[in-house]
Amino acid sequence: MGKVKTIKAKETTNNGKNTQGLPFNTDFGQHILKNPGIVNAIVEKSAIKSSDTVLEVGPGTGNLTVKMLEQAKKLIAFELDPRMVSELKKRVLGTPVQTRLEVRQGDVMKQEWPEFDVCVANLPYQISSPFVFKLLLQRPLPRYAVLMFQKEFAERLLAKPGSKEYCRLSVNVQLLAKVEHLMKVKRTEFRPPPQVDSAVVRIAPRNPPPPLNFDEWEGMLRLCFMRKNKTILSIVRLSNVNDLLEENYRRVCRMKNKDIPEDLNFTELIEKALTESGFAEKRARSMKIDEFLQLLIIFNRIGVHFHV
Ligand SMILES: C[S@@+](CC[C@H](N)C(=O)[O-])C[C@H]1O[C@@H](n2cnc3c(N)ncnc32)[C@H](O)[C@@H]1O
Repeated sequence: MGKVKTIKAKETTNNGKNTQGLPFNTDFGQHILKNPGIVNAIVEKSAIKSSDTVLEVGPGTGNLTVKMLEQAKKLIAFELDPRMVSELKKRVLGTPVQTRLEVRQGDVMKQEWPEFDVCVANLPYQISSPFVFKLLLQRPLPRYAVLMFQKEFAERLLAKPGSKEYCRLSVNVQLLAKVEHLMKVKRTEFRPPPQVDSAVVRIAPRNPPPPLNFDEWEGMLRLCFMRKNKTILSIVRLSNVNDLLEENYRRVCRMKNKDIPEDLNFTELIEKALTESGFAEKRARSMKIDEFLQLLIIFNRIGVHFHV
């Protein structure tokens, strides 16, 4: 069972009636933004146009929702908790914006998403990573998303090569989108306060997305970041990596009816390509996205594949 906290939350006032006593379930990531200044700043930075359909995730009691409804043509909100769904519906009942709001009850990760222009959400932190990837795989692509994340997660999204937060997530997201930091939000701005600070980030998908075989890309990145401080050469020399890549190489040759030289020295083939291209001594922790893209081309050119 989830932890249920009964709170006294004047800040969640709905049309003058406060929701004192509505129990918030922190296992659902229910940390409600209590500072109207922050709510307004998020809505302002979201720059919603009057022609926009907005997707909101986890509207909770609707503090962000009612502000966005003043600006959007339509707002579709996914909310897991049925109590919050009825709270929100009550809040807009009889107001001029009521018809612009559609609330869908359920887990946003298990639903098919409608088409939308902009996504704005104070996300439940436990879904951050899968949510970002679902967003970037959504078609048609939205213009952008303005999302609140745990501060450390936001730092990984924004991390640049060479920083300690730089990881596979940074590379993948920055390949597919332009990521921008909008503001920090202290834990004390929420009720109940979470154990961590937060940050609001704008993610604008690159449209069109880069033409790339993502399975191959992801396979190579996993390998490079297996030990992000080690050189690429030392990673491919690991016997399990070397064996796997050679197995893939042989399989692709068979699929393409390409002869495999009897005296093939696979280790030599791969090491020569890495040394000649200058990648042998590079380390994932400081490689730029362009370098990863180049590395994939080099591997593929000599017949080395990561997803067969
Ligand atoms: C951090 S609160 C945000 C509440 C409100 N938007 C605000 O800013 O004050 C997260 C909300 O997401 C809802 N939620 C949690 N997991 C969800 C999921 N998988 N799908 C949809 N909503 C979810 C929670 O019930 C909660 O209302």
